[in-house]
Amino acid sequence: MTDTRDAICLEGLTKRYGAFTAVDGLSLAVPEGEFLALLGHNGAGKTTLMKMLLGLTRPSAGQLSVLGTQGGGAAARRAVGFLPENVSFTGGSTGREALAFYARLKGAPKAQVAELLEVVGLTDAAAKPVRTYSKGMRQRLGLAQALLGDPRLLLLDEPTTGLDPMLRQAFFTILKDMKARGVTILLSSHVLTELQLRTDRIAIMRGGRLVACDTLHGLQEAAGLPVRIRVRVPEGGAQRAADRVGAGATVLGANGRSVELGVPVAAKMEALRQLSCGPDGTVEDLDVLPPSLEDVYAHFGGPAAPDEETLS
Ligand SMILES: Nc1ncnc2c1ncn2[C@@H]1O[C@H](COP(=O)(O)OP(=O)(O)OP(=O)(O)O)[C@@H](O)[C@H]1O
Repeated sequence: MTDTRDAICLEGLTKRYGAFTAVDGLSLAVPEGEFLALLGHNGAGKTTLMKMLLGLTRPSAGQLSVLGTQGGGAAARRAVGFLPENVSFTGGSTGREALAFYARLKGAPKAQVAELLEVVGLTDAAAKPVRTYSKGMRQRLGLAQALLGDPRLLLLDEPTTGLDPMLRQAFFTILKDMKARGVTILLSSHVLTELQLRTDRIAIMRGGRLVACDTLHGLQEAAGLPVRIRVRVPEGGAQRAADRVGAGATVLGANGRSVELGVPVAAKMEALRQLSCGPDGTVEDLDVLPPSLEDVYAHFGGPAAPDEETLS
């Protein structure tokens, strides 16, 4: 089942806790070098999936291969960097000592400690006790820990929760650099706005199942959500503009000088042609508003129904 170019390959992967199914028949291939976002409501099964990829919990059924190793063996695990949802470091140690500890555990070169402290912007704070670090500093130290040993696969469980916008940006800049080096990234998040322009594909879990996995454009098409086109028209011209677009367009709202049309994604270009080729003055200005990741997520990934939560 494994394609050597897939960093992760899952077939029917399932995890049950007693009668409760946390991950339910999940099949997915993640090519090497891909940046995949993993979305899902609280309890959707994202962390459980990561734990199975790390070999921290055994699947109840199905198959998984990580970096070409069936079952995610020890060799594969050494090539995986993991940033857990709640990072904790032992109390008294400094940032440098904590990272050096993990470097020894992972068998990573000692020189990487200073290098990675620099990458995550903690060089100046390296001698301070971790217990004095802010949440953002701890997250950055956690990322440095995940990057030790030059991993080929990064698993990041809600890594940006609680980070301010500047830190988030810095975080994604580091990830962009990792991706440029061919590292595969699987990142779970609830912060949808930060993902839509940064990831290659988006996987959505709901009640333990994978309900969608595609590019944002593919998800937009699959969801069949309309593109909104906001058109500014001369006084009283709203209906004329709507009529130009014709069949398939829905008038979502209108007043004397503007009209908002809902148009299927596939009909967008034709609608824009129709709107822009009218006589002068029919359309003064327009904005195209594609369905956002929030819209797409609301379509696919709403909370699981109670009966889905209890299926075994
Ligand atoms: N050890 C366990 N024993 C029993 N149930 C568990 C165990 N670990 C997880 N679960 C359940 O499995 C489901 C999936 O949990 P998981 O932590 O994978 O969700 P998640 O998608 O990561 O959620 P969140 O976004 O809140 O972090 C939840 O209903 C959780 O209560």
